[in-house]
Amino acid sequence: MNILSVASEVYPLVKTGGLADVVGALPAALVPHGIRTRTLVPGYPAVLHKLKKKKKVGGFGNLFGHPATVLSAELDGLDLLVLDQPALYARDGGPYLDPTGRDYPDNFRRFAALSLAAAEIAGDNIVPDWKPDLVHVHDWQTALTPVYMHFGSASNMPTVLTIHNIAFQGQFGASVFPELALPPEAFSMQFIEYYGDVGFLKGGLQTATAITTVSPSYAQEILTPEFGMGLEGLLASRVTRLTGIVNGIDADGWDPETDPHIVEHYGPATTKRRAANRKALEERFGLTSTAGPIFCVISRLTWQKGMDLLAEVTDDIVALGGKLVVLGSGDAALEGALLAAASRHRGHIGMVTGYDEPLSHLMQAGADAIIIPSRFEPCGLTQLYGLRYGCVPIVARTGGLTDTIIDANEAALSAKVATGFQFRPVTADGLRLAIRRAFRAYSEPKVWARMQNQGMKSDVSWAKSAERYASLYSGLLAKG
Ligand SMILES: Nc1ncnc2c1ncn2[C@@H]1O[C@H](COP(=O)(O)OP(=O)(O)O[C@H]2O[C@H](CO)[C@@H](O)[C@H](O)[C@H]2O)[C@@H](O)[C@H]1O
Repeated sequence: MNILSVASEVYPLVKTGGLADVVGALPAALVPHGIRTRTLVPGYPAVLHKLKKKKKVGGFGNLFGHPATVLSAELDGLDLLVLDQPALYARDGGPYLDPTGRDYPDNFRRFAALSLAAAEIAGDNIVPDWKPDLVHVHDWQTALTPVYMHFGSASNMPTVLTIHNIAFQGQFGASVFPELALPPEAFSMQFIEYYGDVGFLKGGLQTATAITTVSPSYAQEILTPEFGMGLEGLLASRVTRLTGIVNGIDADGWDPETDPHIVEHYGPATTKRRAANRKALEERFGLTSTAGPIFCVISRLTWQKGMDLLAEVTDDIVALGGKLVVLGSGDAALEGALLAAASRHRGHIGMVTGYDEPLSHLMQAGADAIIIPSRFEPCGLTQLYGLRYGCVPIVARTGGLTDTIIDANEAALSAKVATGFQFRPVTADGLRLAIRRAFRAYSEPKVWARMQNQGMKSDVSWAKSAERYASLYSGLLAKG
C-alpha cells in the first residue's frame, strides 16, 4: 500500500512541536505492515539546506501565481517529496511566523498551495510512476487537501485527517476564498464556510473519509463544547468516522541506552547511572547539588500547557526541598514569570529559553520527574519520553495524558503498576497536591524506583498504534 502523507513539519527536517515527531516517526513503523509512505512537506530554506541529494520529479507551471517544483529526497529512512516554491516558502523566520513572531499574512495561500499540490499529486501524474492509494493529512495546514481532492481528479481516493490540536483551525476571512481556486459551491456549510469565514480544518473535517486524533480520550473530549473549540457539532455529525489513536515515540531516537545527547547511558536495571546525567543537568542549569528531587519542564510556554500554573507553584517546589529546570519559549509574560522565579531561587530553579533538542534529552535523563500541567493535551509526547527515561511524569488528567500515565493511587501502587501522578482539577492547587504526592513517593526510594522501572517497561513505541493506523487504512481501501 502506498500512502501520501502531507504535513507542514517533519522531524528531523523542521520541527516546532509534536506534529513533526509524529509525521517523522510513523512511516518507519508502518513498513512492517507493507505500507510505504511518501511525505510531502514545504521547501522551507531549512528543509532544502538539510537535504543534500534531491531530484526534481515534477512541477507546476502556476500554483497560486508562481511556479513550483516537486523534489524527491531521502533522509533517515524517510521518503520525502518537497514542494519547492520560493515565492511562498523562501522566507526568514519559522514555518508559520516571521522573524518578529507574527503569522505570515499569506499563510492561507502558503498552506492552500501545499494542499492543492498534494491533491494534484494524488490525482494526476505529477510524480511519474507513483500514485498513492490513500492520502493522510495532518492539522489545518493540510486540511484543504481532501477538499481539493473532492473537487478534483482524485475524488474517489480515501483520505485520513489527523487532528493534533483542534485549537489551531486555520480560520481566515471570507475575502481569501476567491484566491483558493475552489468552485463557488465550496464556500458553503458542507465544505469550508465557517461562521461566515473560511475554515481550513473545518473543510477537511467535512470531507475527509476518516478523522483521527491522537488519543482515545481526546477523541471523546473534542465532542464536548469545553474541548471542541466550536467544532464539536460537526464532529458529532461525523462521529462514526472519528477514532483516537495514541501516539508512539521514535524509540531509537529516544533510547537512554544509546542516546548521544546524554552523559551516561542506562537502562531499566541500571537507573543508578542516571546520577551522572543529574550532575550534568545541575551544572548546565547552575543548580546547587542538594539531595531532593529535580523536576523538569520541556514545553511551549502557553496557557494550553498550563505554564501559568507552573509559575504559581515554583516557590512550593523550592520550599519542599526540590529543584526545577525549565526549557521552553513562547508567551512573553509566562517566560518572564518563570525567569523571575529562577532569579528568586538561584541555584534551585534554572531556566533556558528557546528550543534545544539535545538539552531536552539530557533533562529527561537527569531529572527525576517531568511536570505537564496542560489544560488540554491531545496526546502529549514529553510524558512518553519521560516514561522511557525513568523521569516520572506528573500530569494533568486530560486527553492523552489520561490514557498514557497510570496514577500512583493506593490500588495502582499495591498492584505495582503506577507510572506517574495525575491531577484534576487542573489548577495551581491541583498541581501543588500532585507535587506533594511526588515528594512523598520520592522519599521512599523503593516506591520511586518501582515507578521509574514500571514506566521504563511501558510500551511507548509506535508498534501498537502503527497497527491501528494500518488497519484503519486497510478498512478504508476495502470499502473502495
Ligand atoms: N523548548 C524546547 N526545546 C526542545 N524541545 C522542545 C521544546 N519545547 C517542546 N519541545 C519538544 O516538542 C515536542 C512537543 O510535543 P507535544 O506532544 O507537547 O506537542 P505539541 O503541543 O507541540 O503538539 C500537538 O501534537 C502532538 C503530536 O500529535 C500531541 O502529542 C500534542 O498533544 C499536541 O498538542 C516534544 O518532542 C518536546 O520534547
